[in-house]
Amino acid sequence: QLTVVQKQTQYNQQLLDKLNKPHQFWETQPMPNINELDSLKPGPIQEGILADVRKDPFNLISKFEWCNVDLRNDEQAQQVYTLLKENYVEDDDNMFRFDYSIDFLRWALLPPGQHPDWIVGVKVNQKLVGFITGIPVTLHIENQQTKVKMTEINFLCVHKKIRANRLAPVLIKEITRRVHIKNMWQAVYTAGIVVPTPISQTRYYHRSLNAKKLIEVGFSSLSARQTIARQQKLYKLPEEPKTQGLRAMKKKDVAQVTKLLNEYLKQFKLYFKYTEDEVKHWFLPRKDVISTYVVEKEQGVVTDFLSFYNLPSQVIKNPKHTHLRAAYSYYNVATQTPIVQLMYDALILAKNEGYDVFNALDIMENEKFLKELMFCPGDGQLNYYLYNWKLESNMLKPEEIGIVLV
Ligand SMILES: CNCCCN(C)c1ncc(F)c(N2CC(C(=O)NCc3cnc4ccccn34)C2)n1
Repeated sequence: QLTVVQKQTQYNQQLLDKLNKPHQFWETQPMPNINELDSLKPGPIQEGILADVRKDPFNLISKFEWCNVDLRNDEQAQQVYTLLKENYVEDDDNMFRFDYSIDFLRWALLPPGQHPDWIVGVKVNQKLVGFITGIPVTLHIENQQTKVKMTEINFLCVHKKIRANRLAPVLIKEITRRVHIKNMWQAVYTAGIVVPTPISQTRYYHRSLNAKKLIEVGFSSLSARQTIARQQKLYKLPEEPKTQGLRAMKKKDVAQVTKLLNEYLKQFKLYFKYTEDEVKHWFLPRKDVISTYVVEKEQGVVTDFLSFYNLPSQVIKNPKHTHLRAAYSYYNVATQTPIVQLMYDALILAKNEGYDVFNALDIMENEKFLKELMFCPGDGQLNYYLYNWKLESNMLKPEEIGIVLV
């Protein structure tokens, strides 16, 4: 347990670090900085040389140890769950913190082709205090021809009690080494904060499903002329979806959903190409993790689908509620059904599954339904990053982004 004085000293040190070298770590990384944006040519910023990659893990301060976390093991998965539940991303006012479930983490981090040494933990006396993950992806960048095998980085987390030990940069360097050693030299990741140098800055939008609860937990607030009853009436939804043939996705839909999705994503400047195995993994419904609904017209033809994932937030101090139930828009492909109608049905389905709010970024075609379906812009910005890659265009517009990171 740190004493008050130690905590104060640690905090002062953190402030000093930020003041005199704000991006000390990121300036050392192959990311375009402001004045290189016009001189660097598109493509890899640094050529990777396999022979130069360190074969042994980066050094850790004494008593800290590296470990590969096996999420299939219940005890290890429980340790990851608890570390994130208590120490992962919070909103700026520290009112909410993500509460990713174990089933969700297994979905997000055990896709086909996963590498066991890309689920990286740091332990002190057998207790998990640091975490960072990678999954293998093939990212299509800015046109059909350019596709790059790389890693999607996520879940960087350091226990609150040991921050300012500069552990985060070591976690990043170690997972980078473990990616390099497999002869991969790029990464894609997102963050709510801005560090050098975003390739796109997207924004969260929220659609109220349970107005009363959102006000009670402090997610929404009432202006002078608004009342809870008025808000409930404003956001009221029909009991049942409108679209004929809308039903939960099943295994037999995998082939059609794969074709629909791969065709649809080609219009964007950043997108993944999915095998049927990957569609099985990412889209077949999993209770309290991922919901996918298809529109089946006559003769079993699937023409559209919608999907959203379950990411609850712990409400940190509230007398009445412990959690905010949030559904996040995942991938939605509308080829026959108007996208506004398809997403209106998504709201109805999410409401019926018990969600309080439906979140969506302003990426892909989402702008087409956000206003009409009464989404409100949130305070959360999500920045997209590409590691060791210079784009042709310095920045991408949100509607050019075709990837969702959970
Ligand atoms: C790859 N990983 C990115 C996903 C992590 N995601 C979901 C995320 N990253 C940064 C954000 F800004 C954010 N926001 C959702 C919006 C929102 O709901 N804001 C209020 C709120 C409720 N609960 C929380 C928990 C943490 C932060 C804000 N929270 C803002 N979401």
